[in-house]
Amino acid sequence: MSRRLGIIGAGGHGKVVADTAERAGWSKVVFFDPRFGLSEQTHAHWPLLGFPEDAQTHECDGYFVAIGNSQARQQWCEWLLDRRLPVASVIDPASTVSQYAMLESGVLVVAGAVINADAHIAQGVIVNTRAAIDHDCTIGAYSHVCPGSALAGTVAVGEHSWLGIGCQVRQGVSIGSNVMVGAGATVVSDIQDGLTVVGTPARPQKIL
Ligand SMILES: CC(=O)SCCNC(=O)CCNC(=O)[C@H](O)C(C)(C)COP(=O)(O)OP(=O)(O)OC[C@H]1O[C@@H](n2cnc3c(N)ncnc32)[C@H](O)[C@@H]1OP(=O)(O)O
Repeated sequence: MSRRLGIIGAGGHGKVVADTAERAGWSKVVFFDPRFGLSEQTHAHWPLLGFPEDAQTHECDGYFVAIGNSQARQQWCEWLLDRRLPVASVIDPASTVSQYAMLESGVLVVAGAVINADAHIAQGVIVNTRAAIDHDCTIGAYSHVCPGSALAGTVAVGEHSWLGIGCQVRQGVSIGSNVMVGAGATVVSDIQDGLTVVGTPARPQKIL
């Protein structure tokens, strides 16, 4: 059966989503992008059909927002949902997602990622390449768990947070909303909303 996925956001992240979607069984992928017509913005492998607003006139079986900026990701997800267009999750068959984990719509799970039992992944979250989210973790809407990050059991992450590439988080820790965890950081205690933390153990980044 032919299944067509419409992706909003034709940047580098969009390529990863398209490639993952094809492995996950979507037979056709098309793109929409705010830069349509303004530049040479195009992908070698997939057609770019128009602006994001055009998505509703090009019928697709599912839609996905592939924009790294979490505010823009939320804005376009809500735009799709307001129009009752189906927002899909895209899960690489080479990832491992527990049958006891709960994933909301618009979630991306990239190859090599592992999501264990009773984890809850909210809308629009990115679980990137080889990220590991262990049992009972909760990841708030539009957060991004970057490649190679490892979250031990029962870690809570708020909305719109960014867990940088290769970071590690101790079990039971709570990370707030709009937090940036720097690349390679080791988080061993709770982090308040809005902070940027770096290093091992992770500490707030000095403001110069
Ligand atoms: C598929 C993908 O590509 S997914 C994307 C994955 N990318 C990431 O995860 C990137 C995460 N981002 C980072 O780690 C960033 O460096 C941030 C957000 C922590 C800081 O960014 P900026 O505010 O631009 O910091 P900037 O680069 O100016 O560095 C400021 C200082 O912090 C230090 N610093 C920056 N990042 C880190 C880090 N991750 N760990 C330790 N120190 C750091 C710098 O060395 C510098 O120190 P100095 O003042 O003594 O020279």
